[in-house]
Amino acid sequence: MKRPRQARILIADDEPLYLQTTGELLRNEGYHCTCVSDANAAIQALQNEPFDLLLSDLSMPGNMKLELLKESRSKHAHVPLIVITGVPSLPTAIESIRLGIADYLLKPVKLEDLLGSVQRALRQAEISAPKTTTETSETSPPSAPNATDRINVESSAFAEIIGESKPMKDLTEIIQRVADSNANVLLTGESGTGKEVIAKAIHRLSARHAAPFQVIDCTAVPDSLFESVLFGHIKGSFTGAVKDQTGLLTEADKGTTFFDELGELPLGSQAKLLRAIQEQTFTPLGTSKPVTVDTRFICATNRSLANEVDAGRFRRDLYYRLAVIHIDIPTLRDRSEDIPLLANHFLKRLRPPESNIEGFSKEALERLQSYPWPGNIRELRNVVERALALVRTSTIEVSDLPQTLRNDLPTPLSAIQDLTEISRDEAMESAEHEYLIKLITKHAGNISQSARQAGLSRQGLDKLLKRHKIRAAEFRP
Ligand SMILES: Nc1ncnc2c1ncn2[C@@H]1O[C@H](COP(=O)(O)OP(=O)(O)OP(=O)(O)O)[C@@H](O)[C@H]1O
Repeated sequence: MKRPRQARILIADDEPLYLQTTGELLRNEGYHCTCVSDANAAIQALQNEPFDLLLSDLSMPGNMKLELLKESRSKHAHVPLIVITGVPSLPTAIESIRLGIADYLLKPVKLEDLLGSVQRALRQAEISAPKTTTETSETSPPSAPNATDRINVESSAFAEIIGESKPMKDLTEIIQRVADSNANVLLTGESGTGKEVIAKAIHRLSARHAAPFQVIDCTAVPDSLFESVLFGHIKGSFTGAVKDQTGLLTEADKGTTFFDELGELPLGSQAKLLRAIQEQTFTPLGTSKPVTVDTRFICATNRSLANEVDAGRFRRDLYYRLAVIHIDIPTLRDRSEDIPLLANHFLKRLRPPESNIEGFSKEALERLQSYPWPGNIRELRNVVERALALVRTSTIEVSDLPQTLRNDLPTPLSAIQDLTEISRDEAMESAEHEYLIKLITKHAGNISQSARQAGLSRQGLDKLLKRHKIRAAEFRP
C-alpha cells in the first residue's frame, strides 16, 4: 500500500537560519515544506497552493500589524496556524489567540515541542475543514467574540460536522442549545463517531470560545501522575519533578476541558477529579496555595458509564457531576444516508492537489453505504484515504476498497434484527469480527497495543486478524 500523502506545511520566517533548519527538521520527519521569508510571500503561497498547516513568525516584513495572521484566518481559516516568535509580547499573544491560532511557541523551540505542536494542530485540523472550498474563503474565524459575528461563529463551528440526516440535524440542534449553558456535558458513542468533534463544536459555540479547549486523554495519564498533570507541581515536589509545571486544568481556565475516554479513568484519579470539580479549586503538588479555575467539563466515553457505575468501577457522585447533560452520538450505520456526503468530503480533503480523482463509482458508494462501519467515521476516513492511494483512474471503484468491504463477510451482530435466526457459530463469528474491527480501530492499527488490551499475544492476535481477513495496516492513520 502506498503511504498516505505528506502534510504540506508553509513556514514563514525572516530569519534564514531558522527557516532553513525548521524546514529541514520537518522534512526529515516526512512533511512537505515550503519556506518563505516574509508575510506577502506567505499570503501569495496560500493563494496559490493548498497547505495543511502554517507556521509563522510574528515580527517579519509585512506582518507588523499581524497581516498574515488576519489574512490567513479570514481566507484560509481551515489551515491551522502555529505562531512561533522570538519576541513574545502579551498583546500580540492575546491578539493571535483571538484570531484562533492552534498554538503559540517561543523561540528557541525544542524539536519535540515543535513536532508535538505540529502533530496536534494537524490532528485537530481534521475536524475543522470547511465543507467546500468556496465556504473556506467565506468562513470567518471562530474566535470573533461579539454577538454580530454569531452567525459566522456558528457556521464555522458546524462546518466540520458533516451530516444532513435526521439524527445529525437533531444533534446539531442539541449542540446549539447546550453550548451557552455552563453545565457539564457527557458525550457517549462508539469509537470514531465524532465525540471530540462535537465537544469542540460546543466549545466554539460557547461564550468560552476565545479561551483554550484543553484535551485530556484519560488513557494517557497514569494514576500516579494524575494530580501533577492536572493540577501542576513545583520543582522538587517529587522525584522526577525537575522543573515547575503548570497543570492542564490551569491552562484551561475560562475555557473548556475535554476528558476523552473518561471510562478509563482509574478510581483513585476519579476521587481527585471529583474534588477539583466540586470546588473548582485544587492545590498544585508541593505548594499550599490553592488555585481556582473556571473551566467547563465535557467528557467522552465509548463505555456505558451507567453500567460502569453499577459495576462499581465508576464513582456515582462523579458521574452525576459530569453527566448533567448527556448526549449520545449516533453511529454511522444509524445514519447511512450521510455516508456518500462524508465519503466525498474526505475525498476532497485528502486527495492530492494535482489529482484528477473525481469521485466514487455507484457500486463503490453502495458498498460504503451497506457496510456497518464498526469504526464509524474514523474508519470511513481511513478507507477513503487508502482508496486514494490505490486508485489508478479518476473514479474510486469497489476494487480500490479494502477487503472487508469487497468480501461478503459475516453480517455484524448489530445489524441483525433477530439474533435467533442465525446459528450460534455464525453469531460467535460475527461478534468476534466486530470486536476485532473495534479493537484495531481504537488502537489505530497498532497490533501490540490491541493485543495487550485483548489479553492476547501479538502472534495470537495476528492469527485471528488473518482468519478474519482484517489488515491492521488499513486502520493506521
Ligand atoms: N460529523 C462529522 N463530519 C465529518 N468528520 C467527522 C465527523 N465526526 C467525526 N469526524 C471525523 O471522524 C474522525 C473521528 O472523530 P473523533 O475523534 O471526534 O471521534 P471520537 O468519537 O472522539 O473517537 P474515539 O472514541 O475513538 O476517541 C476524525 O477524523 C473526525 O474529523
